[in-house]
Amino acid sequence: MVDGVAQRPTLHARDVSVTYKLGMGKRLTAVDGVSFDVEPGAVVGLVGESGCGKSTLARAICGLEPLSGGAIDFGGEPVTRLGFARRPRPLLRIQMVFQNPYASLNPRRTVRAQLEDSRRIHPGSAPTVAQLLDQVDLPASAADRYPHEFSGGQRQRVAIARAVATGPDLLIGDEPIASLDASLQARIATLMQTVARETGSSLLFISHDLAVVRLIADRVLVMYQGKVVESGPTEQVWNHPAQPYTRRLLAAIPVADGLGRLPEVLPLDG
Ligand SMILES: Nc1ncnc2c1ncn2[C@@H]1O[C@H](COP(=O)(O)OP(=O)(O)OP(=O)(O)O)[C@@H](O)[C@H]1O
Repeated sequence: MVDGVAQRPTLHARDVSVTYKLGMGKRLTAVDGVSFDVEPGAVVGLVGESGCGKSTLARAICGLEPLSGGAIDFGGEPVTRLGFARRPRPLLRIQMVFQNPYASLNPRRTVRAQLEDSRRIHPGSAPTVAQLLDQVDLPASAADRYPHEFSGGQRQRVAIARAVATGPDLLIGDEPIASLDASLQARIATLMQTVARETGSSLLFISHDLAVVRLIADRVLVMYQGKVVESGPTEQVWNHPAQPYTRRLLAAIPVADGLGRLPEVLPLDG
């Protein structure tokens, strides 16, 4: 862990709700009274099936969704809906890595140009472009290429480097491995964890896959129908799930060879 982690901000979410208006007077409560903290340097997994509210919660943390109840603050600064570009300084300290790096990277700009833009936000002395690429295991020559010239996994590495270039205090991965081949998923998840640890950032890693989250997270939150139904140290939730829903999530993970529940997610090389 890097120096100064203890001085980094904590994310506090208290009784957070987000409701969407669906028209015809109907409403959908996508996030329903959720409370949790992400302490400096912590790696927290947020798991749950599709539609349970994970992305809505991630967007709310970034100030991109108005809350219908509760409060989120980051280092004491309330998170409000100001839009990504107009976020106040403390919210620039929260960076998202999205599911689809192709959509989140600018196709018309080189990797170097995109990393340079992010470096300008860094509050201290930002790593160089070459250092950023090295941190995500890409060669320095990647700097002068465009997003379409990379594979999906490589593009996600670029997206991680771009987030890290800003010097974030909190990284959020919103299903960052969901669009990747199974063989790559553990590698990219582990990379995000390593990069967060090396830079002193905390990490909220969102996935529907508890087996991958288990590889990287100290603590896990299990979300079901908008609520956090279970939370605790990852190994405790994995080995002794208290809630029927968590047991169902675990049962849905294929058993590889009788040695454990991890299928294709094990290889970390390459
Ligand atoms: N802008 C929106 N307007 C109306 N309903 C929405 C909106 N965004 C999400 N929802 C609904 O809110 C619920 C939670 O969606 P959300 O995307 O947060 O779930 P999720 O757990 O991230 O799912 P996935 O893993 O498939 O991305 C879903 O029922 C979804 O249809």
